[in-house]
Amino acid sequence: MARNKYDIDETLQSEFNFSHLKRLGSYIKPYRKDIFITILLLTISSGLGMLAPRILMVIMDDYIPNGNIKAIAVVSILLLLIYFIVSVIMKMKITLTARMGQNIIHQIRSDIFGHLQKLPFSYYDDKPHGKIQVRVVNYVNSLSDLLSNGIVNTVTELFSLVFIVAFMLSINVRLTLVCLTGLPLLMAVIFTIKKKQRVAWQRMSNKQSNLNAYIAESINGIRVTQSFTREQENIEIFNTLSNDYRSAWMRAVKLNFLLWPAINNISTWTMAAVLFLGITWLDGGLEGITIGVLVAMTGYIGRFWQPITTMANFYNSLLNAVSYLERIFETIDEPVLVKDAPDAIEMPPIVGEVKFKDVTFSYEDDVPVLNGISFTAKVGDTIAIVGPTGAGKTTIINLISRFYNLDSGELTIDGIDINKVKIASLRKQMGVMLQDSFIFSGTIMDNIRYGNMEATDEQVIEAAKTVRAHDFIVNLENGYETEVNERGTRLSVGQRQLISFARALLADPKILILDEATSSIDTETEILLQEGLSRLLKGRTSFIIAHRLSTIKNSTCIMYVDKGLIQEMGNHEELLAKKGYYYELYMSQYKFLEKS
Ligand SMILES: Nc1ncnc2c1ncn2[C@@H]1O[C@H](COP(=O)(O)OP(=O)(O)OP(=O)(O)O)[C@@H](O)[C@H]1O
Repeated sequence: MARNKYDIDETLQSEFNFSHLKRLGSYIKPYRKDIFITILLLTISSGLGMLAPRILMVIMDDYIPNGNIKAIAVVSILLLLIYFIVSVIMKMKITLTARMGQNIIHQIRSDIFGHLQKLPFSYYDDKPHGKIQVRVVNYVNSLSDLLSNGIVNTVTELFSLVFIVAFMLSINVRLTLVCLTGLPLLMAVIFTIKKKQRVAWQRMSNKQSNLNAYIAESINGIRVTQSFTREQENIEIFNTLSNDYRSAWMRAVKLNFLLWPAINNISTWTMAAVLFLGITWLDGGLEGITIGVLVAMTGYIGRFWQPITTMANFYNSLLNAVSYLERIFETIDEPVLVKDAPDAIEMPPIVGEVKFKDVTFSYEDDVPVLNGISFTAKVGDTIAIVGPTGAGKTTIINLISRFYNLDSGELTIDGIDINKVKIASLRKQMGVMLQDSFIFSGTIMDNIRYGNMEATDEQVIEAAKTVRAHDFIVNLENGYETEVNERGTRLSVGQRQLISFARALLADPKILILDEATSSIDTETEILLQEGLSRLLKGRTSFIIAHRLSTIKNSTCIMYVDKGLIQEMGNHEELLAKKGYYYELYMSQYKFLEKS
């Protein structure tokens, strides 16, 4: 997938894609009983409503001229009853359709979110997170009206239209035909603006997505923005994107609103034509044309255009929905590139031997990042990975958890190819501490327990004590019950890392991965942590990426990685004696520390 950015529109699909609507139909299918009941109720209500002009015709042509007061009273009560039944049905319809619409939306949203949970890192590498979020929240919401009211109203209005035309035909065929001449005109208008409307809705959804992506990016980067006083530039970028969205929205809405004037005009012309011809024919004494017929016909013509307007609205919502559905289904269909093989087995309890055999890997085609990595970490080994920035250190450890697929080569744990085991069974047995120790919103206790949901409070506290996190936690206002916000901004970076240490310890993994995990801990904390860390590492195979070499001096093996290859390998003393890359690195840090 091509990498996307907040100011790059996602590609527009050129053709109206019916398959999306068909697929939406599969979400609607379970509610067909509700839809049927609602449509039936609405059809009854609309049929009852249709009787009014007809009753009026009888009153005008028969009861009033004959002074039949009793009949007028009976019919008036009948009308009242009809309107009461109609209002009860309307209330039932609102409840049924709202429930159905929200249920469908919930289902689509949960499918899209469920799928997002399975998508590999590579998907998130290529897409601004705001553009993903807008799909789950806004796009799905935008289907709400279509699902709750659109479908039911349109089908009902279609029935109404049939009723209306039937009533009109029963009153006067000629005048009905005059009224129907407006329809081809309307079709011509719809056909002319159809494509423009669809493209306009698609563009609008793209601009909305761009704006969302930028908002998410700006919020995430607000600290950097304020540090570099880039607020004004950000506001300008935001205004440009917001303006694009506004213009796209205005264009879509303008095209949308073209239909109403068209319908209004056509309905006025047909009404004028019916009245003109009707009065002319009445004057000429044409059989079947009376004042009552003209009054009833004008009543029906007024109603005739109502369902047409509803259907035109539905059509607009449909075009709008298709532009959203495209994105929603694209996400649900996004291939899960890192997934279990069909015959994948459960990873047996890990002992801890990790073997890379000539592993090559690239994030992007033709840009190799690892060029043939081979090494073996024996059970309980602590392997430190060092090297210049961008050398491929994080990539190596990401492959152990199978966050990406290898291009070639083999990676085995306890002799089992990791491609052949279920990913969840593999990751469950690993402890990973990434560069940014992620803190979730909730209490400190919850955050540590994330490593093992079954752990008791005592076990959580024990883990925190082991990694020396306990002292700072008990000093917080509510101790372990202190609420922290998402990303843990109220904690220092070092404190966040200590929490993630405790979390990893609680998970009790056989393989432990620490990416830069100790880089932000001050010297005092680091000394405290060394003891905890050595307990954490005991009996586990560990991989540590640390720029601060003091942390890894005691590792079983240190690998110096550069240009996607292991350039040197050995323990601290061996590598120093070799006077190669590691020696240079160590000496430069040592000199730097001496100077400072
Ligand atoms: N998601 C990604 N998509 C494309 N390229 C990537 C991605 N992540 C890393 N790279 C590239 O792969 C190379 C290795 O990156 P990696 O993160 O493994 O380096 P590193 O040795 O861990 O660096 P550092 O010490 O700075 O963390 C770099 O050139 C980097 O630009």
